[in-house]
Amino acid sequence: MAPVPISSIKVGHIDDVQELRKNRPKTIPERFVRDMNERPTPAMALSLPSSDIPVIDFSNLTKGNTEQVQTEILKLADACENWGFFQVLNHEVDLTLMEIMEKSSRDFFMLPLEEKQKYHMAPGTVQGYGQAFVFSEDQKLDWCNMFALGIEPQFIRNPNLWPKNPATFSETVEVYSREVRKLCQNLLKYIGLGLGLEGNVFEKMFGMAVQAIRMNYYPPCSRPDLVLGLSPHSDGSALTVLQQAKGSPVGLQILKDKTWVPLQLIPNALVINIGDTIEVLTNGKYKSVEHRAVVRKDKDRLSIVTFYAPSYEVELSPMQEFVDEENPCKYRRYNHGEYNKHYVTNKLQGKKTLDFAKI
Ligand SMILES: COC(=O)C(/C=C/C1=C(C)CCCC1(C)C)=C/O[C@H]1C=C(C)C(=O)O1
Ligand SMILES: O=C(O)CCC(=O)C(=O)O
Ligand SMILES: [Fe+2]
Repeated sequence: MAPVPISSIKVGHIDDVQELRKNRPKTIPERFVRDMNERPTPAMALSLPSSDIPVIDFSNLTKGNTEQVQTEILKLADACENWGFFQVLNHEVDLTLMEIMEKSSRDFFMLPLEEKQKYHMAPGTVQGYGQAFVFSEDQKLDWCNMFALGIEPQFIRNPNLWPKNPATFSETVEVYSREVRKLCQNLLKYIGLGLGLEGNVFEKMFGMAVQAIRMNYYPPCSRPDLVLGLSPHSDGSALTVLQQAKGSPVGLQILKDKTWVPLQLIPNALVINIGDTIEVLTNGKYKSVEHRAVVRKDKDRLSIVTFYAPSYEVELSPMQEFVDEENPCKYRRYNHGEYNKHYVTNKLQGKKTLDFAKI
């Protein structure tokens, strides 16, 4: 489908969710109220213990003896194949830096609306402050305020969207993003080894990898049973790294065996998920997993999400190692820049975006 020209996008009025909340409305504006089939199931009934979600100890990969490295690579491969989501402990992203990143993000969201609107996300774009992925007046809105920035390569940056206030915000984003980038590179190396490939296969293929960051702030909601914090989607990246701010309630849910499962996160861990790119490259051996966020009546929630993907010039198709008579090729060859365009010009709708690549 050809992208809709930005000038013709009519998104209607998009309420700022924090401002809405300030007035404590008794009823939720219709644009946020989901159809019955989309509404969240009461989370309590579905809670899984955190032990059910794979946990990777990154220090076993980087500092372990041969046996520890092998065992952890097998655990990682199993997590990628059977969950598509896992948590990483001892990930080498500095814990104090993570806290500073959380504080800076929270400080940003707590600024007056007119200050945040200096970095307004234009309709049909994904960088800046606002709601991304809204393309029509009748589209339901998420109970979330977002702030997103392109990080690498430099040409995807829009310098006008990098906040001067809070003063240290932009520098914190830079330092944090460098550390998370290293983690993505390392994880991809071990994911490659777990697939029986050379450790540098993804790094070589991706070129100057694209990296973006998005902060999602979910204010409390008087009717969490009617709304969604973030619509169901898979990520178009290769890997996504999610940091949930300390003290945030459970909110992220993954679709596992057709059931929405809430993720109980370990403090200081980072959550990693497989994106559409890895699904295509492995011909579906590792799948991107549909996920969404729900909100709470009594508590706000903040997440900081990094998307790591191949350079826009890269042509992608399933690697020949994953294609044979039993596993025929499921995805066509396409350019990642084209996929990126397709991804950001369509609303979040489960795994529908990946139809772009399906044969
Ligand atoms: C839900 O997913 C996203 O919001 C998202 C957006 C990423 C981006 C920015 C926030 C700004 C710079 C551009 C970019 C599109 C990378 C997901 O990113 C994925 C989607 C694709 C495609 C990708 O490469 O990363
Ligand atoms: O906030 C969350 O837990 C989910 C965020 C997410 O999936 C995203 O930003 O792509
Ligand atoms: Fe996501």
